[in-house]
Amino acid sequence: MADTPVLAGATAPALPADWRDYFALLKPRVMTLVVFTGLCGLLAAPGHLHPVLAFTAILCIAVGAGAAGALNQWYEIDLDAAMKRTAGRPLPAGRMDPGSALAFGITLAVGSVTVMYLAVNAVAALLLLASILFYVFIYTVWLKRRTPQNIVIGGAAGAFPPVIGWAAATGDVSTLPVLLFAIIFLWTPPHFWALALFVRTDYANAGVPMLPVVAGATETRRQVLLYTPPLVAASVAPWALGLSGAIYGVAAAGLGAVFLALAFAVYRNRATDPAEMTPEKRLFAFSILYLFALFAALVLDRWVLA
Ligand code: HEM
Ligand SMILES: CC(C)=CCC/C(C)=C/CC/C(C)=C/COP(=O)(O)OP(=O)(O)O
Repeated sequence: MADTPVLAGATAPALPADWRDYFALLKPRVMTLVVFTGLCGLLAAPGHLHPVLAFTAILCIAVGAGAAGALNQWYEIDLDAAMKRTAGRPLPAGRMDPGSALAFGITLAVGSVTVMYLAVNAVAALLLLASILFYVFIYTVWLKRRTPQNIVIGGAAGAFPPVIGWAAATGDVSTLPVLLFAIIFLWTPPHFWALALFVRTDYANAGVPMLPVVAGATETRRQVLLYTPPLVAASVAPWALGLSGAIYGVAAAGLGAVFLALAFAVYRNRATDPAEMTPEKRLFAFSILYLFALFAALVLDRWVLA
């Protein structure tokens, strides 16, 4: 314990951390949607995967994504300590020593990819490995502290899960999973920038060059709106290309219309005080519902109309 760094602002008493801290390291709330989109990718795929293998594949996605979250937090103790939203996490709060978090993240990453390879298939394992590496190295280590485009490029990591789910079921990747990737890829900027607008001071304090910090609120609101039509187009594309049916098509069009309306309200908002950023808060909350509902519709469509 002697070499355990004592972090500034630490209020919690002693190490070692308990299981709740290890669980928090997996970013479980964000990962629910990652796992859900992975599951939908798997369920939307043609053919049939044995339920035990399907469960294993989803577990590997959950654990791999959690591992990436743990490694992200190990690397970002300084940033997390500087932001109100994240200062209470196990590492910046001093409840866990960084070495344990690193070992935990690496073990889960290696474990999840290995099990995916041995139990499911090599394509799914490779994609899982690529997404973990992408999130940790491309997003966290390389881009996050350098450019406001960090979440556009780095955010691609979060678009992999439905492709991994699909690959787990089929052993390959075709047009529909590529469209699912595109949907999440185009969804990430409005999802995150809506939030970043009302937690801007947190990022500014930590010196992270998120778009509202670097380019200001007006430009960020414009960018949020700009990403929305391509997002809606990508969302409707599976139906337009005949890769999914009417249930999905109607859901995609309806959800897209609401997303557009909310993004437009964000674009028109001129407030600088987070207390007046209701449109941004609404869009952020709806973004999560949007993805849940869209992917649920895809599966419903495939199973109801099958
Ligand atoms: C680089 C891309 C992304 C960034 C920077 C980002 C950032 C954030 C942040 C800062 C929050 C606030 C709350 C928290 O930390 O728990 C959040 C919430 C959330 N994000 Fe993202 N996000 C990204 C991509 C994604 C992706 C790809 C998904 C899933 C497909 C996702 C799902 C969620 C969910 C479900 C929440 C709500 C969690 C809760 O209920 O607290 N995010 N995101
Ligand atoms: C299968 C696999 C590896 C999937 C990866 C999933 C993934 C990349 C999700 C991205 C969502 C996420 C946790 C963003 C947080 O960004 P941040 O780390 O900047 O947020 P913070 O400020 O809360 O730390």
